[in-house]
Amino acid sequence: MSKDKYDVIIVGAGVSGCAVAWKLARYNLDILILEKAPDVATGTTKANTAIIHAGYNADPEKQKGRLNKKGNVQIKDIVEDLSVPFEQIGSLVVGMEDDDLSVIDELLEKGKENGVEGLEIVDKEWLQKEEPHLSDKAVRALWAPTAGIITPWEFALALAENAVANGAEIMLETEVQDVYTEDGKVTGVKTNQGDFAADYVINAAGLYADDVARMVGIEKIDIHPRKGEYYIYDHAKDFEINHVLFPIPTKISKGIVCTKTVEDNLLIGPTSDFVDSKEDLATTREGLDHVFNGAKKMFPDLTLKDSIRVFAGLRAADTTEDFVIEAAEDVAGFVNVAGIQSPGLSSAPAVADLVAEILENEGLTLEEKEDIIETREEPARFYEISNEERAAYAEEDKEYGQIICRCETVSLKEIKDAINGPIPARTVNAVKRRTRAGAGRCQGGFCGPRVTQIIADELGIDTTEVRLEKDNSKIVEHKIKGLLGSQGDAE
Ligand SMILES: O=C(CO)COP(=O)(O)O
Repeated sequence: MSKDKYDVIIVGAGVSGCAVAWKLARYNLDILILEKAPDVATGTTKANTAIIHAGYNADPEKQKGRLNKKGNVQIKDIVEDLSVPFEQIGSLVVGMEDDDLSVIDELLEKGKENGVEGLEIVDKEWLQKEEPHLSDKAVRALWAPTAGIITPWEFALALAENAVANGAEIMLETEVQDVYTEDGKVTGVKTNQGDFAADYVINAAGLYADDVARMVGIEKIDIHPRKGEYYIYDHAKDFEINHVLFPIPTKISKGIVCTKTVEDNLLIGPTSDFVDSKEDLATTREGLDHVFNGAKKMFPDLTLKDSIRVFAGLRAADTTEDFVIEAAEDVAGFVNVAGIQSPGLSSAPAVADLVAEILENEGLTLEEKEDIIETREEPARFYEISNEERAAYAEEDKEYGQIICRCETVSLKEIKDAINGPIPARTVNAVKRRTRAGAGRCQGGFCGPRVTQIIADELGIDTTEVRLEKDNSKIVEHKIKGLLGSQGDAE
């Protein structure tokens, strides 16, 4: 049941919007999050390098520089409270024999100015010991022990779930079509699900933040999507990387990164190419070759043998190449959280703090709730526990004993819980993000039809209505007898 009026409406449930909701839900406020996709984290948040950066890359005078280090520090407590997979494995910016090694010293200085702790220049011997597969042309590196890896969509989901636990409302598949103003002040939004009144509107619409800003007449935000292509490897591989490894950065990119993920996959990428369309998520032969060649420079023995998927993400880059987090000058109650590209994931809690500060300056009263829920119950994660632990779960509920995704060992119960969770999974990819069903070597070749059927059964819809992700991404066109199990009658 929606309210007559909200204090704050947040447009967009990527990691920035979810972090703002998480922060604001700690106060006595009526909050509504509006997301046009069927799930949280389906834009830039779901397809990036999944890194919590230390904070030495951006200039101290940029918002990016100021917020990254702060977010990095905050995230360590948040992942504990909200049970988000995170590992502080540290990062290296690696200089090769032919590189301009002075860049490493510049990054060290910038890092110090940004207040990053533990930075150190390491030599070839250190590198060979820590990263045995690394090229012997690697001579010097900047070591940042505070960098880490995270599951980005689970981070966003956990923030949103905690916001909901603390009273925020979220509406998915709800697209903001206009922002209403009266006498130079925000009064609410028009959506495909009706109108909602609010005193404050936060524009965290990612790639579409310029379109939303334009709804109140702001022209200065200009989002140019910049594509990043990636390879991801199976966790069953014979090639281990221990840290996040960056090459010497270029002017607009940190370059081709090689890292492991929290789930122990290997991830290489991204490219950095401006594209025209905000929906262009196609990978290209050229881009993928660039990724692999870049990674090979770092790790000459790397092959594509265990790669299981390629994908692309789009950075929501503003032409200023900085975050644009500010109250609108001419429209009271409208706050932009735009231009959030890397290190947006790392900065998310600091972005949320800044937004709270801006709202307070704009006249919103922030009064802390007395009974804030700080934690999130840890979901069962069969992929990371022992067989003994799995057996104990199955004792408790036999649906834990029914394994649906064999590559990642995901049980029927975990999938049903995801579909019936606090922010319910409605699509095959939403189930994958919450459980890892389909994220393994076969990429859903075996479990995909079963997951589709489970979603249909739980939601009481036909399998032909189940979608992969958003829009009209239906999976099953027609049913033929028996295709998807018991309900697959010919039609
Ligand atoms: O690795 C990245 C972010 O985590 C990519 O960074 P860039 O956007 O600088 O290429």
